[in-house]
This record gives sequence, structure tokens and C-alpha cells, in this order.
Amino acid sequence: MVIDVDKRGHTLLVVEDSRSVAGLLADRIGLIDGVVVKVAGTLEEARQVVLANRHDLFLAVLDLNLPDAPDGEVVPWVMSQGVPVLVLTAGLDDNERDGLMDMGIVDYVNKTNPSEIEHVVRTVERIYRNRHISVLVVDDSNSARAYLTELLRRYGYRLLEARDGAAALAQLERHEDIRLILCDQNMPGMDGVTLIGRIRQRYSRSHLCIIGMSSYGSGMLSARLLKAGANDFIKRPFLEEEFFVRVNQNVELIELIRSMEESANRDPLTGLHNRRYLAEAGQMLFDTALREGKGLAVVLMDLDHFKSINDRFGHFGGDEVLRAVARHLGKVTRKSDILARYGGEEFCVVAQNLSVDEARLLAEKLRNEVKSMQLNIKDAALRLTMSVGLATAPGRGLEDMLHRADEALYEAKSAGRDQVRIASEPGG
Ligand SMILES: Nc1nc2c(ncn2[C@@H]2O[C@H](COP(=O)(O)OP(=O)(O)OP(=O)(O)O)[C@@H](O)[C@H]2O)c(=O)[nH]1
Repeated sequence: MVIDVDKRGHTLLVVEDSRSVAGLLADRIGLIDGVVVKVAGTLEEARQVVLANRHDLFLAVLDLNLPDAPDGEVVPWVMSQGVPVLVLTAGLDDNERDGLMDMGIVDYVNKTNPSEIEHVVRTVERIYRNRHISVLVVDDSNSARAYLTELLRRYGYRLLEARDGAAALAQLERHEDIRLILCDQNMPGMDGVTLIGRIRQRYSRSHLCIIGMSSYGSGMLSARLLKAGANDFIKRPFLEEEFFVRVNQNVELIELIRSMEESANRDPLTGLHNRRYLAEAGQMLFDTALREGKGLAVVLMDLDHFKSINDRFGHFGGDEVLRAVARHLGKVTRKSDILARYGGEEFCVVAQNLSVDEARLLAEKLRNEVKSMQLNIKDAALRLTMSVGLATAPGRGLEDMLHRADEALYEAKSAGRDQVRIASEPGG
């Protein structure tokens, strides 16, 4: 069951009567791409901002002591408007901390400590990004699930629930975007260790992270959960602050791994996939096409006389042309195709589910798209052509198809460029 996939807004409210602290926070938070910061210095001003922006506020950062609200009155009022709250204090005793956490605030921060101001900025950024992160809570107890989802909702995560292992596996099938799983150990049917083991057979540590949870058991249990594939373990009952730190750290780690993977698979100049990705993902397309008896096309493209473009417009001008070509090729390809920069001025498309005639048509469409580009580099109009080699017969594998497409491309160049040549059958 999806219980929260709301589209949160982009506006953040800072309520702080110290101009220097408010200015510092607004400047730092304003650097987060997409976030709009509104500042208020009193409860009355805060009311006006909230009422005017209620549907676009995703978080409020509130000072406890305001000239017209000296005892933290701003906190319950803003929360009553459905806006999550992060509290700025000048120090809290245990009772005050308990009172605020019981109200359901996101976090509290000592504003007199500069490093904690950085913590506010990081927390805001985390919450802003969490709208794209789905968390699956797996627990057979309704009340435990309700508690965990209530905590996670404060941090803006998209939430999914499952009451047992089978339901959890079904949720994973349905929701490709799950990045974190909170998994209870003691469940009827399938326990946490078994479920985590099953999940890890299909989903790697770079795809999602898992936090095991349990109220019983010795240190052995946390070791078993970790060995089964959990990234972390939380023992119940826990302090909410610790829960949030562990959840957020695990999500940050997975984001980091994914962004590193993404940059390893991308060509920085054009933003297209690179040759390394093409080799891996193309092999998967090849295997599926062979298994299911569906056609596969490998189209290798090379811009004609590109050297002369560099000579005329310089290397930066040449780079601009390569970026424009990448954008245009992207208009012709489908989402299910792989479009990659294969080398300097060479591009490659691997497309699935195509008959030989459809593959020919695709290759011609790509060639025509580049030919009809109207480029203006340094105020000079420029026209481009490209030569194309196409392979459709599977032969001995993807490498073999690429090799034959390359031979066909060479023929297209030799025959005068600006044309598509189709590779002969393997061994033909
Ligand atoms: N600007 C720019 N140029 C590149 C890049 N990678 C390769 N090139 C240039 O692409 C040109 C390729 O030249 P050649 O292989 O001689 O081929 P061509 O001039 O396109 O001629 P034909 O392929 O025979 O039609 C070289 O001048 C490379 O410097 C790049 O990332 N940026």
C-alpha cells in the first residue's frame, strides 16, 4: 500500500529574530538548487508567510524565542498547519528536548554552534531530496509500522509498507525506486534474516540498503542480519535522533554509490552513456533479444570530416557540435534503446525489438536527423553529415555485431560518406 507519495513544495520558512542567524541560514539554504527561502522575524510574520505559502512549504526552521512568542509558541502553530518543523535553540535541557520530540519535530539544533548550522543545511537538503526516495517498512506489527512511517514521514520520504516477507518481495517487484528497507527480524512465515538473504539475491548494495531491526536477541542476531546482507542494525527501543541519523546516513551512502556509478557510465561531454555502459547494458539487451527471439540492431555512426570542424571552429566549437549531435540523436531513439558516445566523434545505438527493415529505417532516420541539423557556431551556419554502419544479425555476440557494424561504417566512408551501409551476415 502506498501511503505517502505527495508532491511537496519547494519553499522553506526560516523564523528567526536574529538578523545575522536568519541571513546566514537563508544564504546557505538558498544555495540548494530548487529551494526558495522565506524569512520571518516574529510569530505574526511567520503566520502570514505560512498562510500565503501553505501548499508550497516543505519545512520550517523555527527559533524558539521570538519577540511576540517567547516560549516556543511558533512550533505548535506551524505544525498545526501541517508543516514539518526543525527547531533552533540556544541549548535545551532533557525535559525540553523530550517535549519537542513528543510533539513530532524533525530535529533540534543548537544555533550558537557554527557546525550545527551546517547540520541544519544538510538536514534541509536531505529532506528536500527525500521526496524522490522510497522507503519500504517491513514489520508484522501494525503499531510498529505506524510508528516507523510516522517518523519517516517527518523527513519527507515516500513510504511503502509490507506486513510480511512475501508482501515485501512483491512491493520490491512493483517499485523499482525503493532505496531503503527497514526490516523487522521477528515475523511469521519468513524472518528478517531469511528475507534479507532473498532480497540480496536480486538487489545489490548499490541498488538499495537495508536496516535490520529487532527488540530481542543477542549481539549474534545483529551479526546474522548484517551477514545476510543488511547494511546496518537498529535495536528497539531506540532514540529517535539515532534512528534518523542511521536512516539518513544509509540513504546518503546509497546516493553516493549511485552517483559514482552514474558518472562511471556517462560521457561527461555529451551526458550520453559511454562505451563501458554500452558493453554491459548492450550485452543484456543482446541476451534478452536472443532468448526471446526478437530483433536487435547495432547502429554505429561517425561524423564526416569532423577534423575540419575542429580546424575551423577550434576544439570548443567542436565540443559544442558534439553536444548538439547527442541531443538530436536522442530525439530519434527510444527510452528502451541504448544511445552512447562510442569514441571521439563516433556514436552508437543498440535498439531492441526491431525487424531488419525497421532497423534500416532507424539508421536512415538517425542519419537524416544529423543532416537536417541547423547549427550556428560563432555566428557561422554549419551543416553536418555522418556515415552509418548497421548490423542486425546476432552472429557470435554483441562484440561481433559491433565489429561488423564498424566494417559497414568503413564501407560507408569509402563509398563517399553520408550514407548507411548494412553489414553482411556473419561469415557471409
Ligand atoms: N572537439 C572535439 N573533437 C574531437 C573529440 N574527440 C575527437 N575529436 C576530433 O575528431 C576528429 C576525427 O578526425 P578523423 O578521425 O580524422 O576523421 P574525420 O575528420 O571526421 O573524417 P572522416 O571520419 O574520415 O569523415 C579529430 O580531429 C579529433 O581531434 C572531442 O571530444 N572534441
